[in-house]
Amino acid sequence: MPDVLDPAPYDALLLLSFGGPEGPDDVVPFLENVTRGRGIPKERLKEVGQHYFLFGGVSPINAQNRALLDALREDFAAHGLDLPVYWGNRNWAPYLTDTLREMVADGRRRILVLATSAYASYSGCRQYRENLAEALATLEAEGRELPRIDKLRHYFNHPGFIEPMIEGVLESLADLPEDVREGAHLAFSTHSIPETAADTSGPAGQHGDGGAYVRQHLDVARLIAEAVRERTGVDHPWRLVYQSRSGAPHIPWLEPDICDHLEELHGQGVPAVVMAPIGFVSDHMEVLYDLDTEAKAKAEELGLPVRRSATVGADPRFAAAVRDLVTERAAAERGKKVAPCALGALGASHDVCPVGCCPARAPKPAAAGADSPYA
Ligand SMILES: CC1=C(CCC(=O)O)c2cc3nc(cc4[nH]c(cc5[nH]c(cc1n2)c(C)c5CCC(=O)O)c(CCC(=O)O)c4C)C(CCC(=O)O)=C3C
Ligand SMILES: [Fe+2]
Repeated sequence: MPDVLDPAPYDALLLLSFGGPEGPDDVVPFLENVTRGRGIPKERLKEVGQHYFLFGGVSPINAQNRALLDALREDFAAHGLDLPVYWGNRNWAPYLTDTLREMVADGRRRILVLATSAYASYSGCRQYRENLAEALATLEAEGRELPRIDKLRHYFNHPGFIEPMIEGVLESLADLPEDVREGAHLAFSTHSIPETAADTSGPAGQHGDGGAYVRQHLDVARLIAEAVRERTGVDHPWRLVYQSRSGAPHIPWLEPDICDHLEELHGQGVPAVVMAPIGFVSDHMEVLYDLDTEAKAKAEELGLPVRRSATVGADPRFAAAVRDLVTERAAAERGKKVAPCALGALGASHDVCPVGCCPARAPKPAAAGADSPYA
């Protein structure tokens, strides 16, 4: 008999994700949803559309989320955690508002949210909270009773998120030709964001110098690099680099770009590189296009052997980590003392985003935080 885990006061988990097109006809409307009011140049949109068309207009993200849903339900059932799991997206079906309406119709009153972004930032946290507030406003206008919504803390430093990535890097190193393996560099890659967005990421006390966004990624990179050194006996040099820049060229975004970094390493005589996409929870289009297509083409042109390590995806250790995060938060809500599980130098992230966390350029209401206009 598995131990029975107590999800109370929560009565449902909502997997909240980005969403992506499922065929060629979806690509343009999807991009319109993503970029509404974001001021992204037309040229960039055309270019990103081509990335999707190259893959038949299908983003990998929905299949990844379906696999994660299965993994979560399987893990919860195997461990006696009786908590239904729902799925809603910001930019494509199943849309968040529709899922939330369904949850309310099913009688769910206390909802816990798992966002498919592990780190603090406007794009990875607050924007999802704004989407939750918009969905609640819609349900309110429809005269429905509103559920209370909380969001799980950032899980970038949870061992169930880190360990599969360590294993992925070890596998990529092992896959490199033996004569270049020992000298290989590790390039930990994440989504570039505007420097101002990075500097204001996380709670106000963490602003400046790249903010919580850069600090959290550096901690993950260091944790993985140290584990790789312990397990291989080789100290592979590493750096945090960026990819998938958009927006106007005169606005500074986090650098260096992965392709420039590969060029620089090649110029220094580095014999091989493992690209580790630590900023992405699963194989998003940014991983399949910006790394597996574009960066690999650059490496090929340079004659530089590269490998791209696995993302966490639906790894059972990640599903177990989510179970741990849910029961930890539920216990805390019940007023129990809990020791949150986290690796690295930063400690466990806050449960509730404080006022001033990851501010938007144009302030909008955001749910599931200290400044939420909802209960
Ligand atoms: C930090 C971050 C994450 C990680 C956190 C998280 O996972 O949420 C993320 C995820 C994702 N971003 C995605 C797609 C896009 N992001 C765009 C635009 C932007 N992203 C930004 C940041 C991030 N984005 C930013 C600062 C912009 C500029 C415009 C703005 O300020 O809003 C655009 C517009 C075109 C372009 O400019 O590239 C697209 C199509 C997909 C789906 C991929 C798939 O289909 O597999 C996913 C998971
Ligand atoms: Fe994005």
